[in-house]
Amino acid sequence: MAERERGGSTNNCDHSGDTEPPKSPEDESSERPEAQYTQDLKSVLITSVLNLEKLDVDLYRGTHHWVPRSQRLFGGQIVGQALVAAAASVSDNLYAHSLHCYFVRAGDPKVPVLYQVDRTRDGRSFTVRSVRAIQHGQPILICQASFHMLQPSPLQHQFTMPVVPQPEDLLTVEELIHRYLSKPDLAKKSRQGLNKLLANEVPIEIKPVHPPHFYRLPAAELRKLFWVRARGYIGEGNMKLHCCVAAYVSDYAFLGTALLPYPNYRAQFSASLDHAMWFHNTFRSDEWMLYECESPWAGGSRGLVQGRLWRRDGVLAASCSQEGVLRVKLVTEPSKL
Ligand SMILES: CC(C)(COP(=O)(O)OP(=O)(O)OC[C@H]1O[C@@H](n2cnc3c(N)ncnc32)[C@H](O)[C@@H]1OP(=O)(O)O)[C@@H](O)C(=O)NCCC(=O)NCCSC(=O)CCCC(=O)O
Repeated sequence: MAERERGGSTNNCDHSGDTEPPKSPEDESSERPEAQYTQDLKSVLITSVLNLEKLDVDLYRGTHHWVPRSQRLFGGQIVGQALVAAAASVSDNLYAHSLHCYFVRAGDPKVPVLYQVDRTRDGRSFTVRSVRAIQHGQPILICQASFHMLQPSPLQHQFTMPVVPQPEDLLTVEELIHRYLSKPDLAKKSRQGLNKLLANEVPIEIKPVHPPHFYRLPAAELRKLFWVRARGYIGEGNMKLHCCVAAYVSDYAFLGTALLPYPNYRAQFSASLDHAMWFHNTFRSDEWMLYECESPWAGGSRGLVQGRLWRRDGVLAASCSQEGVLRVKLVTEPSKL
């Protein structure tokens, strides 16, 4: 992480002094004892990735931690950082309720990203910000984020969370990979691929609900389910920050949902074109959330994916949507991953 020479870091990532929204009883999560958190490292997502450097009023610089094998910047990182920049200019009593983004150019992992915030409107209840993520003088992402003050309403409903095994009863992706690697008959190419996956320092933890096929349901349904959380400790108290982390997390392995029914095809070129999110309830992004991803449509070299992030107590935390370009090639050996 670059030293902060000017300006300091984004206020909303400094979670001392931030006001948190009123808590409902179910917010008092007791999932991971605090004693265990103290043994965890602070999440790199807040110490580095989402800790933007302030260059000027409404102008920030972000750096990278994890870069996918595609060698283009991870879309979730750009969205998460854009939301950090947007949230820095809204008051503490406003919370992100939605964002809509287009990825217009591939992000270059060799240089930082600038985030330029336009204060589009400050309303009485709602406030809108537009953010341009810029590299080499050109936008790589355009994002609009809307913030809302908490307003109670008798209208309240949500879908029901799917019934799945609890994270304690499931293995992490890394544990599953070690299992595969311990198989003596594993092909050399697969071993190399799995070792590459292990070397990936993704700052999030994942527990697929349907191993051993990692994410895929047995009958190649158009749906995958996995538990997900930020690696390391973030802590309670800054809902703005948890939304930014969720934005990061929500793009991970999301678009691949559209490839589930096509085990004989592999993506030759895939990239997310847009990403939208709606935040519904308070949550902690460093606690396990169930990510339910489905793909209602694919065609014309594009695929649509939709996702729901559930708190483990069954409260719907956020919904996501994304369309991506998917150019595939036929392969003889279906992927096991
Ligand atoms: C989407 C594009 C590429 C669209 O730009 P474009 O100029 O219209 O590009 P393009 O014509 O689509 O070319 C791109 C590439 O596709 C090739 N192509 C074009 N048409 C065909 C075809 N019919 N068959 C096979 N290949 C085709 C082109 O030759 C281009 O290839 P090239 O880049 O030159 O090697 C661009 O807007 C862009 O790069 N946007 C940014 C997308 C992005 O970076 N999204 C975020 C990262 S993706 C992500 O994070 C997913 C999660 C990863 C994870 O879960 O692990």
